[in-house]
Amino acid sequence: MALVSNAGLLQLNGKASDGEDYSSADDNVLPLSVVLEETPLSVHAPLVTSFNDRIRPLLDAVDKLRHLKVMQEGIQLPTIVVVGDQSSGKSSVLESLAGINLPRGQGICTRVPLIMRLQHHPDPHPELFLEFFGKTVPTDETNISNAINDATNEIAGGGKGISNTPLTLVVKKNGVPDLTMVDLPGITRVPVHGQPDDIYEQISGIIMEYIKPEESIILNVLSATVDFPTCESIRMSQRVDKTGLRTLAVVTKADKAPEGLLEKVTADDVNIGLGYVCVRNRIGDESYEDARMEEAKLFDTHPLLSKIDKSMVSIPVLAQKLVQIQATIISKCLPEIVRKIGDKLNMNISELKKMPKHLSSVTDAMTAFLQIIGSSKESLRKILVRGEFEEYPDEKRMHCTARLAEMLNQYSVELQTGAENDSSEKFLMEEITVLEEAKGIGLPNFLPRTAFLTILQRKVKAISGTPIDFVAKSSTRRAAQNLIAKMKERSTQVVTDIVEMEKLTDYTCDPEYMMVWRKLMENQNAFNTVMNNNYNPSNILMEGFGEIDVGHLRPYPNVRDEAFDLKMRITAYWKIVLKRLVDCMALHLLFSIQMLVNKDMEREIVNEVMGCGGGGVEQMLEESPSVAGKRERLKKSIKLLKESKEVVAKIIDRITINED
Ligand SMILES: Nc1nc2c(ncn2[C@@H]2O[C@H](COP(=O)(O)OP(=O)(O)OP(=O)(O)O)[C@@H](O)[C@H]2O)c(=O)[nH]1
Repeated sequence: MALVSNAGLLQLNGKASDGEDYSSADDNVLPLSVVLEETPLSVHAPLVTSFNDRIRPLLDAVDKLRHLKVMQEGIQLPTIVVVGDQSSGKSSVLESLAGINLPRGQGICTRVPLIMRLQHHPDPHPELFLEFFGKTVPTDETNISNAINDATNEIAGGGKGISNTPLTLVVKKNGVPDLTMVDLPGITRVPVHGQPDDIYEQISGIIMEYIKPEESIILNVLSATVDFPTCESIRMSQRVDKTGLRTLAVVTKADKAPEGLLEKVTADDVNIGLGYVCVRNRIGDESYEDARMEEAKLFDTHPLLSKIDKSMVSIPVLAQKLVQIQATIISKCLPEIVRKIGDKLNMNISELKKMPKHLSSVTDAMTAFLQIIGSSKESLRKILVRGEFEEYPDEKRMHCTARLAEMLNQYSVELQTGAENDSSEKFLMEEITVLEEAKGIGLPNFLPRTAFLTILQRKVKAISGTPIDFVAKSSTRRAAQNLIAKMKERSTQVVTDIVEMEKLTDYTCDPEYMMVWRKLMENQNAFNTVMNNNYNPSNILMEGFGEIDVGHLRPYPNVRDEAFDLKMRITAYWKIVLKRLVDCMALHLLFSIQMLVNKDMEREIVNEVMGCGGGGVEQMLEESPSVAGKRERLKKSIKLLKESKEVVAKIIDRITINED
């Protein structure tokens, strides 16, 4: 009969005394009726019940996720973590649960995290193996202790140092509970001989990493021989689990210190939310069967120990509690794990997609290259030729067709102004001087062509800088710099040629020339009237020139008419020249742009990339180490998460089928 009830005990029907329902599924927990049935409590029953078979698939899924190292992705798994001060009896508890011989003794034995996977199997022959560094090492019950020591030496070195790399021990044995636990190095304050000085920091670092996540259940192994509040492992677990709701205490060595044990576990000074289980492990060379019988006898017959409630003593009770807690925590965590795997996978896939395409062959590189040329040509065509600016809605500088039209207008205005500015001399005086110089033998009313050309050349020269300036100004962003430089050079040449041509010849088939000239010559009568009478006022209003003073021309009666005619011809012709310059410039620019978009750009890029013996293609195949590293990391993580997703998908299918 139970004499004592434990205030903090997690009852096996699933209700903790604090009201927290550890084994029932809350709303977001998978429909796990499989794990919610009451488990019969019998200290003499085999550790395995049908209960094990039902939680086994869930545990297998979590173990597979652990094996895949999904924790590397920041996804925590429900884990029972065994902690305890050095020599508290951790390994002894584990070997009691597993019925195998683990390295035991004084001094530091557990030097790496030992993931212990216990699995019941019907075969009477146990199957044991170790997994570490990606390899599987089979072993047996006789050699397990040595095999663990060898593996530990391989992982953490031959000395007394410790390592964070876990070692997995799989024990498939008839009668063991389906349990996975992680045994961690025992906490020691003072380094023993051969241990590094910072051994405490190293061990506590590893322990904290394992017990911190909310998904961890802390199995705190306490020796009955010590005062619980002084235990380092209690201090540590209290730091991460203040309320103690995820801490279960196992009190070892009950046989060694029975006095006051009942009071210690009843008082619960150290706030253990999941309760206490007192045990007596194997001593010396006892067999497991003998050890269990001795334990049962001890708690049944010992005058002090027998007073402790039976739900708080013995290894079988511990096994059942752990199995139930494990089922509860797994059912509680699994939906969140499924969600996190999905979220993380989607995030990584979209991040990988955002990365620039990896070019692994010359064909890939060439295809990408042609695509780049194609799309840049299309972009240029849009902004330079078609005036479609949707790629740069707010960048006025990129609205090239509009900017070009503006520039051509400005150019035309500048040409006009440039031409007008040079007429600083008095009316007709320049013409008269030129005509004087061009005098030859010939009929007087034949206007010498040389005079016309001289004036024309002067005028062209005066504005010749303007078209070249204009070419220098017109450039487009984003197109390759040297291409623009070449285009400018070519345009400057063309413009210079046009100006030179205008200087050399005086030709137009434009009827406007004659029309304008005639119109201007209509002023001649009024001009002559003023000229022929010295008493007339010397001011005259002439169409195209405004009001001008012509008094200074009176001393030149012979050449005056000729000069007048020359001036009117030049004026009419100059209009044609300016128009021609603007038109030519516009045509040339549009032509250059078409050439740039359709031919030059492509040729220039090909030259750039294929130059130096085609090394450009190889360069395109090379990725910077940081990009390549990131891509590799993402790919690895996606592979891992996909595999993890498959693992959880299978288990959810299975549960759903079972539920149906
Ligand atoms: N009498 C008795 N001795 C025990 C009991 N449990 C453990 N021991 C002994 O206590 C010593 C330490 O036990 P271990 O299981 O090696 O302790 P540990 O915590 O794993 O040790 P480390 O891994 O070194 O931290 C061993 O000599 C065990 O035989 C028990 O219930 N009763």
